[in-house]
Amino acid sequence: MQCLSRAGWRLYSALLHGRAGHIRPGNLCTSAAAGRGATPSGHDTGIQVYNSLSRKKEELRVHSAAAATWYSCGPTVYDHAHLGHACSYVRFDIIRRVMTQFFGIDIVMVMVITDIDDKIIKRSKELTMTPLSLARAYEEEFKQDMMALKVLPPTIYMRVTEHIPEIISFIQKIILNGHAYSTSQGNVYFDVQSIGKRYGKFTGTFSDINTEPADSNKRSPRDFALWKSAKPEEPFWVSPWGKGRPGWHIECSTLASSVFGKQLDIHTGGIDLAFPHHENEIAQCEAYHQCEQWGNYFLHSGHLHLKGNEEKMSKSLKNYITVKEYLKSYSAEEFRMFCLRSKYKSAVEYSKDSITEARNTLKIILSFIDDAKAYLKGQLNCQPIQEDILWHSLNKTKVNVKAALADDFDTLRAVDAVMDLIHHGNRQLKTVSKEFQHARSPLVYGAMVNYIEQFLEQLGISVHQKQVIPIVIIQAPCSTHIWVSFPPYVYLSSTFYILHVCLVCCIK
Ligand SMILES: Nc1ncnc2c1ncn2[C@@H]1O[C@H](COP(=O)(O)OP(=O)(O)OP(=O)(O)O)[C@@H](O)[C@H]1O
Ligand SMILES: [Zn+2]
Repeated sequence: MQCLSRAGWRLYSALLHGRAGHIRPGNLCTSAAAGRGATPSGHDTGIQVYNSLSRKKEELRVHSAAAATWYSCGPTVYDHAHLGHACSYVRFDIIRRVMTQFFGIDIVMVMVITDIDDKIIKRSKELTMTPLSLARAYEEEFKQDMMALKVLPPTIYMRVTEHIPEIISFIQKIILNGHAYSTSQGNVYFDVQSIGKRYGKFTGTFSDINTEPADSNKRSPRDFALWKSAKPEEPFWVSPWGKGRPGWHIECSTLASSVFGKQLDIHTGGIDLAFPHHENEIAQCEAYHQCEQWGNYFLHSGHLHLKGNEEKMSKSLKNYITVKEYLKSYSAEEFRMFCLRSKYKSAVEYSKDSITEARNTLKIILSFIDDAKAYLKGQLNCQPIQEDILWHSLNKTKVNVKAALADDFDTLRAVDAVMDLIHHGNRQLKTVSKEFQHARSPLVYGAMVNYIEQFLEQLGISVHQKQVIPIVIIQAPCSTHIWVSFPPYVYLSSTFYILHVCLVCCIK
């Protein structure tokens, strides 16, 4: 994947996210205005979403009311998952949960694992492993890391190497439709010129960037590889064009189409994937399906980078913190709060300060929940509560949270609304002397706790988790008689051991 400087990404991101008003018109090429064609029809989800295709916020309409289709580009598995990946996948996990939990939209999600690629081959040589065993090891690690971060798995994962025949057929049809050609070197290229101004949906500024290695038989520098002939000692599959392997972009087009056909509601990935990867995916799919518009909504998440670092966190730049390293010092909940406290499209700086801020936000929320529960139990004695203020604040928060989430998944605004509710709640939870008992208002505090806990749970932050203590049952040596568990339980290093005692043996 090509690397642009942060200034480059800012410009690119501004172009894609419709904030390019300050950019001189001369910087935009004509094809950049091509954007996308038809506004999708179908079931209105009630959500406004920023679509990179149209470069504006629009109603999110999905093809079927029964379930939305979502294709997510997965990782290229040749190294550890880092916080950049975590940020992209946690942000989209939050969006997925918002859609299902707050708006009742079922989602069928497909994610492809790129398990064959130049970088995988290079790394496997360095480590003297086969490319496939390297890829399997890092794929497993990626899945475990995502699980540790509470990212819901997609409905299905698909591996590129398990679908090579479909990819070959897909390429053949694109050639047949007149949009690709093979060369004497055994490569197949997409003929960008054959689709005219339809190429350049995401950006024109970078449309001349070409990362493909030179091939003297390539018709135009903009053409990109669908099939790459194998170099000596590289893994290969036999194809009509000789021994080789698929290019990166064709994997996603083929596998997304093999599940969802020519209609896709949502497509996601980090902003670096918009061009050329998503541009090329679209070109291939529309050339294959001969359709006007394959994917309706492209959502791109902003980059995570380390404070003071110009570049995005990346495997190839070796400027990363792995998910495992991160989890030694902080929790999955804290990272999720870190993500919630920014808009998914924005670039975000990771630093000790920014993750500590997320930790503190969570502490404030949990401490309010503890205090409100103590109040409910009668352990906190306060002045009479002005209930009407709290009921009003709670109802307003519910409305504001839903409105914020419906507005391009504005989690930052939603969290602010909840923090405002907590602020109101805390103002009245002031302990007074125990002797004098005031009238109590458990209902309103109970309702606030319910709402806040539900809000967090729906976004993937488990409030109850810290109370879960592993329990180990130890059995005494008797196996013939009836056993009863016997308090007091033994508590050792955050584990409860329940002693089971046999009454018959005890009496004897
Ligand atoms: N620093 C980052 N911030 C946000 N998203 C990221 C970051 N790095 C990678 N991603 C996203 O994670 C997904 C998987 O990316 P990929 O496996 O290509 O990782 P990478 O670290 O960028 O790799 P490479 O260094 O080889 O370019 C993509 O959607 C990508 O946009
Ligand atoms: Zn992809």
